[in-house]
Amino acid sequence: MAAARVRCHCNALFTSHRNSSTLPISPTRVGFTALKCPRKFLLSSSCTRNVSGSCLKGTVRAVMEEEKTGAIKEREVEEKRFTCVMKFGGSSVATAERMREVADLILAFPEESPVIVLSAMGKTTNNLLLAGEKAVSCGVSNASEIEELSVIKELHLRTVKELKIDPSVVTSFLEELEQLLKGIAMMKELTLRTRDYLVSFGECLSTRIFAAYLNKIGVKARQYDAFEIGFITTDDFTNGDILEATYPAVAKRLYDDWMHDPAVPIITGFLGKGWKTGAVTTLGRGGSDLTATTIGKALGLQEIQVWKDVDGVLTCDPTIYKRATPVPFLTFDEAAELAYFGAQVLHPQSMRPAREGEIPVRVKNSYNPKAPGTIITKTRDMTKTVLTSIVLKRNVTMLDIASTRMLGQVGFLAKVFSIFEDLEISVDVVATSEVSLSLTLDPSKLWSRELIQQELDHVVEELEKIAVVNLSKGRAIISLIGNVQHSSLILERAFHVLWTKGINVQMISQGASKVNISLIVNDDEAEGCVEALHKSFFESGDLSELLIQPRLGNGSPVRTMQVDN
Ligand SMILES: Nc1ncnc2c1ncn2[C@@H]1O[C@H](COP(=O)(O)OP(=O)(O)O)[C@@H](O)[C@H]1O
Ligand SMILES: N[C@@H](CC(=O)OP(=O)(O)O)C(=O)O
Repeated sequence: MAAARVRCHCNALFTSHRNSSTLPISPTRVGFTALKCPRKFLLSSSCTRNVSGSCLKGTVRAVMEEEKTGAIKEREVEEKRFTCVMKFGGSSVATAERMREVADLILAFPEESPVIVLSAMGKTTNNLLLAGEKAVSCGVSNASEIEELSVIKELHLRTVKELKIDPSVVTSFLEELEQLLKGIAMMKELTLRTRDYLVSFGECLSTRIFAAYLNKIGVKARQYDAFEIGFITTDDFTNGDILEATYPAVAKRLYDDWMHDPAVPIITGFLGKGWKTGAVTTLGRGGSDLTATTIGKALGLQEIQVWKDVDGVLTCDPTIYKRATPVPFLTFDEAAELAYFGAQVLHPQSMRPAREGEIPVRVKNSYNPKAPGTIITKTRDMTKTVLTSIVLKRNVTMLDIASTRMLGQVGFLAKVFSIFEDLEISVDVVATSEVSLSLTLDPSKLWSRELIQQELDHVVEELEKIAVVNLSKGRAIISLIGNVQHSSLILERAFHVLWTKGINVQMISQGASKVNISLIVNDDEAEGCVEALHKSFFESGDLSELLIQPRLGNGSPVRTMQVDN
């Protein structure tokens, strides 16, 4: 076995006793006998390109010097320079203290070369939105006095002070924010485009503070605004969709910069750039998860980590029922259904890039890093799985639509759905019979505003041209995420629980996803239902003992059915 001397990208010299044929080599993988690359500390004096604090894995170039022959061979070692993306949500970076803890957490994984994605600090996004709304009607002279503006200023100035970093990192942004609010006050309007620009201040501020802090403690870091490095979206302000061009653009920019001057990238979550307008867009509330999974796919990383304030994805929303427990494993399909049907813990679109890139997503707790969290992968053993999680989506509107024509009318469903398409209203849950269908409407077509009464009236007006329509507000969707192969057991349990509580289920739907059964109940009864269902499914013995192998004629479970009101 030939001993080899290896230079890492920062030019520190290492000696390896691995055979050179074992390339690609990274300084953290080979068994060095001379210098060990002390990733968390300053490198030796031979290091010409000093990445103080973080000699990150993934060398761009290694120089092999084969001692056996004396010949010097140079080989390009094309290796990934980043291993994972770590996203920290607003709760994880809410204060200076939390930022310090997050920095410690990142440094506690020296074997990783992370790309960091951050959300806005704490409740900053909500405060920006409130400030914007107040600015519309407060008058220019009062705009500087908006309470939420003061809260935002105070939080960010206090944070830079406590972290002992130069306040100029935030002051120009805070001044610009105040000017923007005055502008909104002058115009007396807040367009969706301006709203996105307004909320972008949150992530722009948090990432600048955190990058400055890392640099201060000796970890070379570089701040990026996502809209400047290739996050290209549709021009749907407040709800932009990531476009394909994003992946190569982001990869190129991050790798190019790394080759030129290695530093930990600190990237704004939630933000993008509209491809036609060139203006700042946002990806919908909680969109930083999507930023993280997009980066994971773009760079082909080994893992995507989303760090939250809970021990992973739980059996239900802990704010609804506190005895929720962590779910150790999930599939992308389960996680996507769970997120789509209202579990705030993950952004509804965030699983798509991870699924496409087949990159595992780990949901962890930044307040309790030792907790194993949830690992989300393409497949998992579902044989013993009955129910994984219960999700509640509130404030749902339900429509019962019955055809005015005879049985078997051709194209009835197509006509109904084309009305929704024309009005750009998304439908959540559907159950059909031959001549009628029931469906629920997404309560927040856009994250910023609810489906307003005028729009609902218009939907009903259009539908009434072909059907009898009954609209009911104040409903909730309870989604039972689990293994639909065991639907009879799930339904038997669920209906028994709800019957015991005297609850009338108004619609049920079992989608093609094979992981979700949705029940529609009255909103004011829904929390009690979740609690009772949780007790029955997760707190009264192991349900898998009751499993029988499903005997389904064609191997597929029942599709949809409806329980009439
Ligand atoms: N099934 C669930 N599992 C875990 N958390 C959930 C679930 N449903 C809702 N939540 C809520 O999601 C929150 C975490 O998501 P979020 O606030 O977006 O985190 P972050 O801002 O840190 O990214 C939790 O504090 C919890 O209240
Ligand atoms: N700050 C944005 C984006 C985001 O992802 O936030 P969080 O990770 O804190 O949910 C929001 O509040 O929607």
